[in-house]
Amino acid sequence: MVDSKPIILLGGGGHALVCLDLLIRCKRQIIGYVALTPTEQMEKPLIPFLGNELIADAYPPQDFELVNGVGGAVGSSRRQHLFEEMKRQGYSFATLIHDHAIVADSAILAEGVQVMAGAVIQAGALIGANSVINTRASVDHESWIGAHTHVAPGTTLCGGVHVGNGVLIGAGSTVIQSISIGERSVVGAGSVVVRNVPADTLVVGVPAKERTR
Ligand SMILES: CC(=O)SCCNC(=O)CCNC(=O)[C@H](O)C(C)(C)COP(=O)(O)OP(=O)(O)OC[C@H]1O[C@@H](n2cnc3c(N)ncnc32)[C@H](O)[C@@H]1OP(=O)(O)O
Repeated sequence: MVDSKPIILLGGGGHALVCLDLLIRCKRQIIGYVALTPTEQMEKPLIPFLGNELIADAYPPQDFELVNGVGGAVGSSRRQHLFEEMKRQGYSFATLIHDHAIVADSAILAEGVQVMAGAVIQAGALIGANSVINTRASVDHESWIGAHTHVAPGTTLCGGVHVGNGVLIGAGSTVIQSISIGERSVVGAGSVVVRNVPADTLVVGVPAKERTR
């Protein structure tokens, strides 16, 4: 979409690098990145470093779109806080879909959702703001994913799964059909979730069981 607003990338680490590739594939104009310090990851594609904060006078909210390049790590709400703070300042976030992802026409993606390479989002799915559907993850029919949730690489969510806000579904896990996962919970990598998971709970294993954090 060459006629859309130029992009400023927030963050300079691994997730930002993946977002950068996504932006290039989406043919978006990239102004530069904002991070605490210049990073190695951004040297090779040579993206301009804009400083450690976004100056609204130089980059007014109405003229630019943002991309959240901070990853959704376990136990960190940095990604969510950044999104909320920049929204408060009047900025909007680009919703990005990799050209090798498959998204059903009837799926709905909210602002700032990032759908990475090889991901599949099926009919009737709903993905909340600022969530990441990472590499090769699949979200099946009529599943609802909350805001600020990270569906990590290789994860399979079967039909009608409901996931709250701020959840991490760890890499390679499977959630069987019609399961609910409460907000801020974590599903450990490689788990198979066969029972509902309450909010603020860590589950791991096959079948997934609660573990104290
Ligand atoms: C592109 C990207 O990189 S996206 C990144 C995606 N990342 C992920 O999906 C990672 C998800 N995180 C995990 O799975 C983590 O291991 C967590 C959150 C489940 C647990 O992390 P921690 O609390 O630090 O656990 P820690 O490593 O100390 O291990 C504690 C115990 O749990 C076990 N354990 C840890 N993770 C798992 C897991 N996924 N399944 C089963 N057991 C596990 C460990 O073997 C250890 O057992 P032990 O005490 O018998 O030795």
